[in-house]
Amino acid sequence: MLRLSGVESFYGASQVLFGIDLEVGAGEVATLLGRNGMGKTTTVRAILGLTPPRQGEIALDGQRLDGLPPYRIARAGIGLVPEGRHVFPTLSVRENLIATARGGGWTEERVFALFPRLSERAGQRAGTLSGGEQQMLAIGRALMTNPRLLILDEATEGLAPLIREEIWRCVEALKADGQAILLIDKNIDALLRLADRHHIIEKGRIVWTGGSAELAADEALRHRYLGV
Ligand SMILES: Nc1ncnc2c1ncn2[C@@H]1O[C@H](COP(=O)(O)OP(=O)(O)OP(=O)(O)O)[C@@H](O)[C@H]1O
Repeated sequence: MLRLSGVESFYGASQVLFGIDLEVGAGEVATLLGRNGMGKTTTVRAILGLTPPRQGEIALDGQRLDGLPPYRIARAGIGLVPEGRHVFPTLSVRENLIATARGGGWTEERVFALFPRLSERAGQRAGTLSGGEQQMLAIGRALMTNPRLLILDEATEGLAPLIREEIWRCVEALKADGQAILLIDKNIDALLRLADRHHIIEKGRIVWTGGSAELAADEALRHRYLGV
């Protein structure tokens, strides 16, 4: 489904990604793990065409994405829930969902079924929602674009444990539904439970790829690259 090979990206003259190989299979939940500043967000920006790769390839279901402008990449089927939420604060919950809607299986009703809290607040201005509710709305809004691949960048950061669990339940439901997802998050225990495939990034390079059982069993690896 999504495949990055040898992706190198720069901010001006400063190289940040040194050959990223990453894969998310159809219906798979994959992760990108690593400490702060290792290049996770830059990898997401490379996928979206915001920090376009100077080397390497990015393909979605065989279609090359690298070199396309960001709006074409989004339209090709990449949905992003960015770090820090970014819902439209003066629009209502319902208006936020409608704003990004594009024909497909996801409707307002389905998003409300996934997050009943949002349905109770459908007419409320998004800026007045709690942080957790805004995050649910950000996920709902990304789903309304009917993405082939959904990317969650630090979706549970700063959320209370109960709300975090609710986000993980949503990811689980989406996975059961066959949605391909790329997760970036610090909650390794949840990721071990949910994900099929993990990638560890260190200073702009993927240094390890494997499944949850291998990662769970390798304490030295987790300690070395993730500090946990
Ligand atoms: N706009 C920018 N200009 C120059 N360098 C940048 C820019 N954004 C990030 N960097 C640098 O690129 C490197 C990778 O940053 P990136 O944000 O991708 O890391 P990250 O793994 O997502 O970390 P975090 O979890 O802290 O967000 C860091 O060394 C960072 O300082």
